[in-house]
Amino acid sequence: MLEVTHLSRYYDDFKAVDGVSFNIGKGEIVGLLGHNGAGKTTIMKMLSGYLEPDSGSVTIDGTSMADKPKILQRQLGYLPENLPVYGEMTVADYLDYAASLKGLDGRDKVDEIRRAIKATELADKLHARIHTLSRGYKQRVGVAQAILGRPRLLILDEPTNGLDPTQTRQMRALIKEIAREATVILSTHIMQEVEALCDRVLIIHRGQLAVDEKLDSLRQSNCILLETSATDAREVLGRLGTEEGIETIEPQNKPGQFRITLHKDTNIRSASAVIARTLIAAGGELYRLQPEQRDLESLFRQVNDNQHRSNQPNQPNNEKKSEALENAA
Ligand SMILES: Nc1ncnc2c1ncn2[C@@H]1O[C@H](COP(=O)(O)OP(=O)(O)OP(=O)(O)O)[C@@H](O)[C@H]1O
Repeated sequence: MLEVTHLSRYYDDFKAVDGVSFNIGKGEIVGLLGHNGAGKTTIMKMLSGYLEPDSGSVTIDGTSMADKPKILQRQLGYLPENLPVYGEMTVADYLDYAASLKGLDGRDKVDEIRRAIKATELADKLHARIHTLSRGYKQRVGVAQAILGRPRLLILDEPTNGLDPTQTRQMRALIKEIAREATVILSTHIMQEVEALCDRVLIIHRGQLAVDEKLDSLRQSNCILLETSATDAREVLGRLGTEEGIETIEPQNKPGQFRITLHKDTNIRSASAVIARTLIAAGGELYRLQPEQRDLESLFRQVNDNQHRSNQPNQPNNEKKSEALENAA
């Protein structure tokens, strides 16, 4: 449904988004995760047609944003990071205005406004001026305008930004509800947000796409971490042959530490037993042999550790950057 190809954007000579490509299928909830300044908002603005890319394309159901921005913008819902809501307007007037911008009128407009008010539980605040609302209610007004017209694609930039824990819980429940009918892409720098809401995560790192992974497969690791006195473990285990399911054995930071990647169909317990037997038979001692813990937090940390390393002196920056991305992927 959403196809993003080699998207790049500069601010003056600073490349804020650098060759980002991904596809999102109908009905998915995808989280765009990254530190402050990673490029998430810039990507969201380009997805919603409010900022033109310097290169690359955004296509929704086969229609290009560059060719038909007005038509596509009417079909999508967008909650910008700082919603430019008009403080002096009442909630009702603002939603009426937002519905007109989406091309709604007559009975459809009334029905849609009613639906959005119900979904966001704004009925009590209809006649309140927007500047008098709490942060959470303002955010609800933003979501209400985004879902007017039943968009097929919802783009939510930091939807729980500034909300207290109760409001955050309510907003997440609302997003889940909305996602029954629409494809959702949301940006956040909060990992729990992605874990609570999303099917898939895209990690943005310095404007580049570092990770694109389904949360289900993220939780299923096929790697083993090994620590042994046998510093030649790579050679010893390398003799086992492919039938044991070992694909790669990569040395880690310290001598005797290795990361072993297994074939995806290999049973991790049987492979661990074979590895232990083989190393002990070769005279090595085992200090650690455990499945790698793979969760969003460790993956995100890995991306950042690599970023930190790539900032150290004495290595060409580009070389380190691509290494960071490879390791993180
Ligand atoms: N209008 C602008 N002019 C110049 N630089 C900009 C502009 N907007 C964003 N940037 C820079 O581009 C980079 C990416 O910004 P962006 O807002 O897309 O990041 P982000 O991941 O959304 O960050 P945050 O989580 O803090 O909102 C940052 O370094 C930012 O300072």
